[in-house]
Amino acid sequence: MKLKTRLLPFESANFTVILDHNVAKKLDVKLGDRVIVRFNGRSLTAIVNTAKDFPIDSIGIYTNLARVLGISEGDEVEVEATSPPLSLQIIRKKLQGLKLESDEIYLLVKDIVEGKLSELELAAFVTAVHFQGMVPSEIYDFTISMVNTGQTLNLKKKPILDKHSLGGVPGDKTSLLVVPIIASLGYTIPKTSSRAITSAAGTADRMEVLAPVTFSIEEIEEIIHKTNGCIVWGGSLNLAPADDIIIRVEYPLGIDPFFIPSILAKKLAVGSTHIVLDIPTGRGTKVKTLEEARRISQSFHEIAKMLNMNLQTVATYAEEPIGHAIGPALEAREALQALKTLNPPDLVDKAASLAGTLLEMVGEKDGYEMAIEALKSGKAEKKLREIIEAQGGDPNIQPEDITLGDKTYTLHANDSGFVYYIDNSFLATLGKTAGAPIDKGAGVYIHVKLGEKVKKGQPLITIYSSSSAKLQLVEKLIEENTPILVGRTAGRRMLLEKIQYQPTRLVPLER
Ligand SMILES: O=P(O)(O)OC[C@H]1O[C@H](OP(=O)(O)O)[C@H](O)[C@@H]1O
Ligand SMILES: Nc1ccnc(=O)[nH]1
Repeated sequence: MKLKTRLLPFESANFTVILDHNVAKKLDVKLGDRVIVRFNGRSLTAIVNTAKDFPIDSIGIYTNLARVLGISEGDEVEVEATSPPLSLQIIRKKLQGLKLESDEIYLLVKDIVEGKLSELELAAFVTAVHFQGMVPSEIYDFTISMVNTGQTLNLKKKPILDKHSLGGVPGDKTSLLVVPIIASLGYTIPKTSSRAITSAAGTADRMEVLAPVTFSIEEIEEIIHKTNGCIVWGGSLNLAPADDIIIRVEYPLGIDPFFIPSILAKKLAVGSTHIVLDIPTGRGTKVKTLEEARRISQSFHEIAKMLNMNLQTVATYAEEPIGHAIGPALEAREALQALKTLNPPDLVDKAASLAGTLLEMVGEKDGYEMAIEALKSGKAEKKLREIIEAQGGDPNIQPEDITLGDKTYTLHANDSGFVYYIDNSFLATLGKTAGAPIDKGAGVYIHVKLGEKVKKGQPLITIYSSSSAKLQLVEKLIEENTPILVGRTAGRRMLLEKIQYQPTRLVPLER
């Protein structure tokens, strides 16, 4: 059937079209079925949404579909019903707890990249993997398939250093320091990051406060040629493009069962030769204990060995947020301050430890001291400014130029004493409820760290948002729950809380 296109200003993870009820009936498709859309010798499978009283000579086209097929308003397209993709059967197989074969995984990843699966179907798959897990061969096949369904970066200058975190600890802006430290010492570091998965900001969200993060492969090569490094969004690059589509489904669910393929595929796609992999370990994060961190490290190594990758995993302290700032703008500001002042100390120590580990992997001695020297001398700050400029941002940006949410709420200490508990996961929830990471200025500033002495009435945390309604939701959450506990004595406090039974209360998702 031939239909005229109406461009609709919406994006979706898959390709979506809108048809009038009667047109859908004529095509013999229902809500959620698939159609093939053909235009100018190219075609795509799209998922049908139906509407009442939509013009019967037209088809509503979402922006991402229009972009890929090069469709403009009023173009004529050919539309025809098609059957569900084979990969749906593969999802069913995983739901039954069965192991997937290489060719099945490739087909599934290809269908994900080609937008053939709806978010609902993808969510079922992500949830199945969350509960069923994957065996090493599946993780390996997933990683390879994610790379082979995208483009790759072929940098000539070796070695290629890289750093990646499993994520999960709030406020982890470490990459914004590690990349310039390494690049300032003459090494190549093509850092691609994802956006937030479980937290209030991912590195791509943080960097976007300072400069654009969306580039083509050719543009990335140019940025790296100029500066030795980059900090860009993996999802924009068509490097392992399945990754970002999966992350969009994982984000609202607050789960991350694909972390190994997600991370290793990105590293493989840029040709990294030496990788330091950070496993933040602590309460309220993805990895709660050192034992768990060691187990995850084993799995990473098993896959890295199959891929011939040189990997060093490190477990890092994550019992509380890194630094004080949580949320894209607050974190970008804190990273700039840290490059200038070497404060806060935990952030600087973490960045120097990771950069130092990488430097020693390529044969340098005293990597930690080298990294600290790159910070002290101002070389690392200068390098970040070069990278910001090469990515199209303002190289002279100062911490105080960064705009934060104009609505704030501060929680004060009810009592004097010592901070003995900080709830990582609840702080991430507060940041997200305030609007982060989409609202770049939204987030949480924690005024105190574990073990610090506080006086009654002293501010504990300040929440930023650009929305009063969101801030009210935050206040409500804080009425029901405490993100920071203060006790009268220094050191150990055994009683954390007398927990009230609340029959109607929903238990937050385990992350
Ligand atoms: O905390 P959540 O949102 O789960 O994890 C996602 C974050 O972890 C990784 O950090 P990096 O790129 O090594 O800095 C990802 O790229 C992303 O920025
Ligand atoms: N699943 C992931 C966790 C952390 N970083 C990523 O890029 N992906």
